[in-house]
Amino acid sequence: SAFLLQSEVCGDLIAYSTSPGDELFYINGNSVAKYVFCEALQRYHANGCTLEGHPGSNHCHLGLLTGRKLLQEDSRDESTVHDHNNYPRGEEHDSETLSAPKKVGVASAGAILACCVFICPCFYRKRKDNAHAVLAQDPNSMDSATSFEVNSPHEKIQASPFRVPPSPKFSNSPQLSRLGSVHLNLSQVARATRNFSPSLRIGEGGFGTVYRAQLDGGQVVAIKRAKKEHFETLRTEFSSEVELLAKIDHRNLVKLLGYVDKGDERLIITEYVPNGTLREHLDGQRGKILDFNQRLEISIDVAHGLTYLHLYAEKQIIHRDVKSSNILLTESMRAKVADFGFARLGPMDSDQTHISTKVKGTVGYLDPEYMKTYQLTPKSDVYSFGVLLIEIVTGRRPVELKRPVEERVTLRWAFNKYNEGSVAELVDPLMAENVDAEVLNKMLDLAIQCAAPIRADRPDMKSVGEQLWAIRADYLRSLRRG
Ligand SMILES: Nc1ncnc2c1ncn2[C@@H]1O[C@H](COP(=O)(O)OP(=O)(O)OP(=O)(O)O)[C@@H](O)[C@H]1O
Repeated sequence: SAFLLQSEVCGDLIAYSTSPGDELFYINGNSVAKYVFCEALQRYHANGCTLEGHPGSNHCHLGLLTGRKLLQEDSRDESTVHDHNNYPRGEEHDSETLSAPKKVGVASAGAILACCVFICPCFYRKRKDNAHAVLAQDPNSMDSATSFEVNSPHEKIQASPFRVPPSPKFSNSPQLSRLGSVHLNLSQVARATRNFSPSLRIGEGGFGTVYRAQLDGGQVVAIKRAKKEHFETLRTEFSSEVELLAKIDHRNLVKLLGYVDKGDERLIITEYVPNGTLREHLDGQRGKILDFNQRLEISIDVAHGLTYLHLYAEKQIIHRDVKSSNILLTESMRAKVADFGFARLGPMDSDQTHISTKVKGTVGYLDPEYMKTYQLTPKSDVYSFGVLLIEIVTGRRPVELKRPVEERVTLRWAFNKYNEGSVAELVDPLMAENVDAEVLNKMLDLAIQCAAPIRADRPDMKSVGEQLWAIRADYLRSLRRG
């Protein structure tokens, strides 16, 4: 099973992942030798940060308690992370400021690997190097501390499963009841989904199950139905998604059409995007393999969607869960960013550079600086986008533990190949196409800039879109040259 443990007791971030016979160790996102990791554990323990039962103990033979329990925090709680964001939803406080658990968050999933993340006082130091210096000196710094692929909905890092959920104001919010252009009651939903027929089920995520539904007028929509067992925990996600989706309208963002909040049903109705997810296409599950031009266009579409969220939406929105399974494709292979379950409004005041909030997102795509500082900015989406770009070029997931050790963290592998000047070896082998080396270099260069460890070194999304546009023009020119 996979592990994720978090604590704000201390300073730095330590993580490891294991699969049978394979181990990867990290401190603050840097891949480190096992003995360095074990020393960190020892010092962590010596400094009074309790490590009862955390699985790393077994690896280092520290003689600590065994068993997969939660990392215990002594006196502090999650409310020590302050949220400076004046979230404008009145009584709908951000739950992330409210919870006060004794134990801290755990997400477990998947059978292949185990990953734990926690924070250590003795290793706290501010990284002053700029990203490129860091990259040049230590390519391992490209690793994200929790870059581990797991296949369950729980791969998402929840703020804390123990957080106190806010009380959503769906039913009595006049603003919300006017949302969207599709208004359905439960019996209309039941008819449209044939009583949530399994034959209309198109997917399953952390939030719930997604159905394809045909409305009385013939319009086809997607209906997300919250899982009842996760209902309380996921109410925030649900309200966040509805609130934010309602504000946006862009061809590269999945459109909210309506919602239903009745009894114990929470449903979100969105436009139906018929051609599956980008990940499915990269995996070859959807027939024809994407050619390079399609991959470039998809990248540009995603960049445009994110630019809209960051710059042009009524209020700045940070998506926080940019990944290939959240990119939906149309029949003409244009991309739309979906799943705003973790989205947050950006800083409200112009003098604020970030909001402080607990880490959410999906392992493998998470901005290491956000993980370390809890400071969220649009640049966290840029980091995830960098990981996504590498994924689009290589076809590989952010972490592939079944590969040889030097290839497991796709970003690091790509970075090394890029440095060696062997970019051609990075190209997805399923894509039988000789892409111009210069074009590939530019694409990789951009991806690596986006995934710089320090956010100040990442470009903003608008510039990313412009650069991709220029790369596409180069690519088309290279085709004409033959
Ligand atoms: N608007 C939509 N149109 C068509 N298919 C959709 C739509 N929304 C979701 N899906 C399908 O349903 C699946 C589940 O979507 P959902 O957003 O709930 O989860 P996810 O993003 O895959 O996982 P998680 O929410 O845990 O990140 C998607 O992978 C996709 O195949």
